[in-house]
Amino acid sequence: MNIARVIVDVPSQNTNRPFDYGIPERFSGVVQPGVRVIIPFGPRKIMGYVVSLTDHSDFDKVRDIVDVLDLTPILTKELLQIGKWLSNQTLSYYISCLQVMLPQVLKAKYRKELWITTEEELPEELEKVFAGRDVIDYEEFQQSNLSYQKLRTMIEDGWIDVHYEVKSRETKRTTTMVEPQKDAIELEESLVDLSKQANKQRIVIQYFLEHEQPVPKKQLLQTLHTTAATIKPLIEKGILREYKQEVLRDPYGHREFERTQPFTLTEEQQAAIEPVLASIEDNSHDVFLLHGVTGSGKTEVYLQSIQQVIDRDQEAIMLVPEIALTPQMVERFKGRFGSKVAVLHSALSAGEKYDEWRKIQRQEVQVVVGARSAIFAPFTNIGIIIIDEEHESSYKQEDRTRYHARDVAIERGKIHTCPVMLGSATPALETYARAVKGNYQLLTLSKRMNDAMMPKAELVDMREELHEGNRSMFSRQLKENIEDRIAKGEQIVLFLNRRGYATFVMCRDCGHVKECPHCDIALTYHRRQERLKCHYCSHEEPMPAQCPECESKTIRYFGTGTQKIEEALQQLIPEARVIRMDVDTTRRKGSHERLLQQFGEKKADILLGTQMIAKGLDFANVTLVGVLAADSLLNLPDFRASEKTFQLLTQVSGRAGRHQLPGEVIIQTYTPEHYSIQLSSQFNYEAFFAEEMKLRKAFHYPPYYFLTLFTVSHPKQLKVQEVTQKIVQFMGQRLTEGADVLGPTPSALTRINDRYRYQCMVKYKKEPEQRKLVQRILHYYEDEMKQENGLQITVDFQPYQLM
Ligand SMILES: Nc1ncnc2c1ncn2[C@@H]1O[C@H](COP(=O)(O)OP(=O)(O)OP(=O)(O)O)[C@@H](O)[C@H]1O
Ligand SMILES: [Zn+2]
Ligand SMILES: [Zn+2]
Repeated sequence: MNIARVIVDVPSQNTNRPFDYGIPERFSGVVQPGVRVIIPFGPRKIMGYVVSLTDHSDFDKVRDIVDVLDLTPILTKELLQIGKWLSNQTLSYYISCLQVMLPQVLKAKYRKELWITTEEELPEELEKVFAGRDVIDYEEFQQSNLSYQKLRTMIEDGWIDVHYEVKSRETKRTTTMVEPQKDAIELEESLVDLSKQANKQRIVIQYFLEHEQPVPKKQLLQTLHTTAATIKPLIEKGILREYKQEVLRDPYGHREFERTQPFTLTEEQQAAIEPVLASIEDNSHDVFLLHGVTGSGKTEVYLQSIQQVIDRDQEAIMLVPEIALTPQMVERFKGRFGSKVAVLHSALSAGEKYDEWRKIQRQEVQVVVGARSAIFAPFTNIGIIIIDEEHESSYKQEDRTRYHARDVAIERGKIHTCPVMLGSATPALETYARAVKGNYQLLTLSKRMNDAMMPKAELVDMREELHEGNRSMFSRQLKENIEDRIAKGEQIVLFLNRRGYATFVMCRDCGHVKECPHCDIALTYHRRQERLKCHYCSHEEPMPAQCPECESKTIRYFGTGTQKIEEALQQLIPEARVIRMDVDTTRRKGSHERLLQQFGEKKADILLGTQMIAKGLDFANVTLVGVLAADSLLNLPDFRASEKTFQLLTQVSGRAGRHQLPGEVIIQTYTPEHYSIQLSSQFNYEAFFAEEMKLRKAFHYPPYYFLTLFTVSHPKQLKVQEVTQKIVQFMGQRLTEGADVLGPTPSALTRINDRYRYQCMVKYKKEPEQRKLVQRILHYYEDEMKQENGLQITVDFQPYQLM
């Protein structure tokens, strides 16, 4: 095995395969699959990932590896395999797929250090390099002639540790530990030797007679009510010793989590969890869909499934949407599993993320709770993968490697032969369709916990409000109800859907929204040209001066924000104490947490917010949920608009009346007759599913059809049009008759950063040749795509962002 096959850090079509490199004697044993190496590539030296070893190369001349960056693999064999699979799935470069699985710190050029973590004497040659220091730069080691093999053994034996210098040295926290240097008998002896005055020292030694484990110095001093001066002579006499230990940055370290005990499951929960537990026991790969109404106790089913996995000494990945990764959520997992849990989400600093990742890699934890990228947690013995709120589109990565975490979960589940559980009150249509077909096993929780009823939901027709002379954002009914709850000391969640504003056109009188005649999708308003356009086909029309339905002149595009609403609210109900939660008020670290805590402590009557407050919140005192404009999402230029609206309304409504107090929901809308609004107010997922499936079938959308979205961009509009046109032609001529190839169409965001964007959408059922065709297109334009600020073609085989 003297040849390493290396994926080089040059993202391009020509380099998208392993290259062979010789392994110099010095690195043998250290170079293994999953480590990064420095290799010569053309005239340069670059980084690469070793993916396999072999003892034979087809090339006569093979250059040698210059250096090794990792002494232990940072990617497991399984993740290397996943990277390969991902690259095939998404047609991204293999190198990008490997990079996407790693924390930022390992991708950028951070300085690396070697830390001595032992008090033992180092072997002579190593001692020479360290020369009495505890920490050296990795470079110093590289420049020495020491064997990598030796260093690796030292690392594996826990004598030396590799650290990434993330920022300044101060970011790394160390703590001084104290432990006895002698066994119990010797400690007893030293007690006798102590002078009579040394009372304090006596207490310290007695302490260690009872506790032989190392203890943080600070804690020791506090416990014994003494000072460092007491300890010092004991160290000098060689009775105790102290040493520094790095404390991994623990973002939740300052918090105490109250330990929770498992609940006795309800009958429904029991029935749902049984097949999952069986699958864990049998080590079999099944995909479950846990469809449970809001407040039905899905989380408890997750927790107890994970417990089973922990008891079997296996590991669990728990994905939650970024936005739902609230302190409340973290608390539930930390509360049950304590320090066995690592948490990964985007609010952590690069260093914190790396530390959490390292806990996983070193197998110091058995559970990871995290957002999308936690699906790549480097566990080696996974017993279950759970995705909560599986319908969330944030599970889909939208740049570079366009993967969906759900697909990765299922692929890893296959490899580890373990169950995957998808959970939601409102599963994605694709997922539910698979469950109905029997591809996934459907588990249902139809009832709320503690016999709590689903809240009573009412629709308020805002057109009528307008006709009755109420021009404010709040219907009279909502206002009365808010006042009523405040009087009773109960709490209110007010939800404003901010996404989707200012793009669609609606009549304030009759609620009519201009839609594309060919696509059943709202037209997008283009302000400069005063025109309405469809982003799927090429249809466009002028902005109407009056409503085509009722001839009212109040037809216009929509726009508002949380701040405006807060002001309006203060005028309307001056006594209301409001907490506003949106991007602006939660920008500072920890503010999200703080605001929710304040609300939980009843320091406000109303929590007003955007998407951020729709999910996962479980406050017993919330009895009223108000949705300010239910329609805003409905009119996005997206075939999933109805589905998203249904999901969001269901989620938000689900925040009310989750415990003893009954809940009520008021949904303000301009289109109360829309099936998605009607059915969400009835909490009827099945009926919504049936209705929406009919439309998807009629208009050739998923899950009946697959989509491929090409997005082409370039500074020159003509160029973009021309290339997109060519793609449309190329695909149209080669795909089967069953495929619809649509375009070229300007993207909803037609110009970003002075680049024009056009798209081509393919709808198809089965096109085995498609990937090859796409590869040919990408290959054909490769040179043009390499140029700076040149042509860009992205292909998404599972598009969620259609703009
Ligand atoms: N078996 C049980 N016995 C008693 N209480 C339970 C049980 N299971 C869950 N609960 C409690 O019921 C409440 C609702 O459960 P949970 O928040 O898990 O619901 P959910 O289905 O995840 O809801 P959502 O989808 O709205 O987030 C929680 O406060 C939870 O602690
Ligand atoms: Zn009208
Ligand atoms: Zn159209």
